[in-house]
Amino acid sequence: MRFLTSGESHGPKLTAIIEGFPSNMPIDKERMEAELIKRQGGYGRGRRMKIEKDTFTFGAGVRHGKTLGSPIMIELTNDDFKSWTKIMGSEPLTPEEEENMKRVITKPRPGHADLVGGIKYNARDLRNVLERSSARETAARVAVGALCKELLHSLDINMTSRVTQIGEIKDEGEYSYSEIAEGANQSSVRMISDEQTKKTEELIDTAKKNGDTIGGIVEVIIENPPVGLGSYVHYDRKLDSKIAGSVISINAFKGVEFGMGFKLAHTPGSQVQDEILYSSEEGYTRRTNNLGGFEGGMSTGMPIVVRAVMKPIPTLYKPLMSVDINTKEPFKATVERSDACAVPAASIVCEHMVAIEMARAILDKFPHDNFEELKQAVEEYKERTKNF
Ligand SMILES: Cc1cc2nc3c(=O)[nH]c(=O)nc-3n(C[C@H](O)[C@H](O)[C@H](O)COP(=O)(O)O)c2cc1C
Ligand SMILES: C=C(O[C@@H]1CC(C(=O)O)=C[C@@H](OP(=O)(O)O)[C@H]1O)C(=O)O
Repeated sequence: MRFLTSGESHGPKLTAIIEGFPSNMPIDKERMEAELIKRQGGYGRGRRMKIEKDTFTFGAGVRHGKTLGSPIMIELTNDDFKSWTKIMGSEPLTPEEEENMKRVITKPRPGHADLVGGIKYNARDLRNVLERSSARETAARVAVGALCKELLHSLDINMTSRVTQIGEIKDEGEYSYSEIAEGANQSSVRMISDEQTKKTEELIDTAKKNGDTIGGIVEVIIENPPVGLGSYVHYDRKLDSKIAGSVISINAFKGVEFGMGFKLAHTPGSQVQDEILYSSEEGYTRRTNNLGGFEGGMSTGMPIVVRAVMKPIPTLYKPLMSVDINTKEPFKATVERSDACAVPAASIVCEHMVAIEMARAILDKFPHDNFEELKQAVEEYKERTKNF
């Protein structure tokens, strides 16, 4: 399975083309759109999310609620484009229009892609860079991920996500899968307890008042993955590494860990390795899940637990110092309308990037011209691995 996205943040549309899905797979479009709405939410988002309504249309590949096996095209409209038709239109500008363009960006924001992108693509209006480097594009990726979640759902593999830390505020509680799935979805910051939600909202308010921004940590959990996805036989077939790469591809994500993650550095092996159990009903399981569902780059069959850190948003309403690329003089960086904290939204993006890698691993492993064939192959494999 492969996919491409296209679209600028304030351009007319975002699109994705996905190739390699089986035919006859049922799709619940409303459930997919609910994921996109979740990505728009979360405390700390800026005004843009009030303008957009992230519904989408299937332009190809789906008929009567089922996939055809042909490339699937998903299209989202940027409602904000109405206010940007001159600035973001595809028609050339007249010399006067060019002269009067008030919104040429020449003061790159530290931490965003503006300066390096400008140098690399020879873009003297840094808008040409920020439009595509904007995380608006993650809406298209969540749409692709939601399609992948439809596939996983049909194979009885479920996943959820939450925020475990924003700024200094951490949620270190022990929760069941369903508590996380419900709790995170009810909270404005996708953390579990009411008390933490309130404290976190205050923290975000304070950052916003100070013209500052905050990052945090998100967690993704997959229940019931088949054992043996990915492979140890070659470095580029390890599924944990593919997931890590996909997570780090999300705008502003800077670190990723599995299971106990960085705590592994100071925990002795006897308290790390997950002891092996067997029962005829469940097959092979583990007493613990410290390694987050991976051994040798392959899924162990235990829940997959991925955590990742998002840096604070680069655009600051109290901007840091930068340099004007025309005059080379020091200047405060450009201020674009911006989020103060997007960690809750990013937890949804992270969940969907992991869904994409999971779906890809399943489609790599099992025959999948049509959904019936795929489902049967997965069920037979699960039965075989249980009795190994
Ligand atoms: C959901 C989400 C929303 C974001 N919103 C903003 C924003 O409003 N303003 C901003 O400057 N950066 C925002 N970012 C982060 C930038 O897109 C990101 O820092 C930038 O593309 C540079 O990439 P890098 O941080 O990975 O180096 C957001 C990221 C995500 C995942
Ligand atoms: C549009 C989205 O996020 C945007 C990501 C973003 C950035 O620089 O990454 C900057 C902001 O864009 P704007 O200036 O249009 O408000 C965010 O709103 C979105 O998540 O759909």
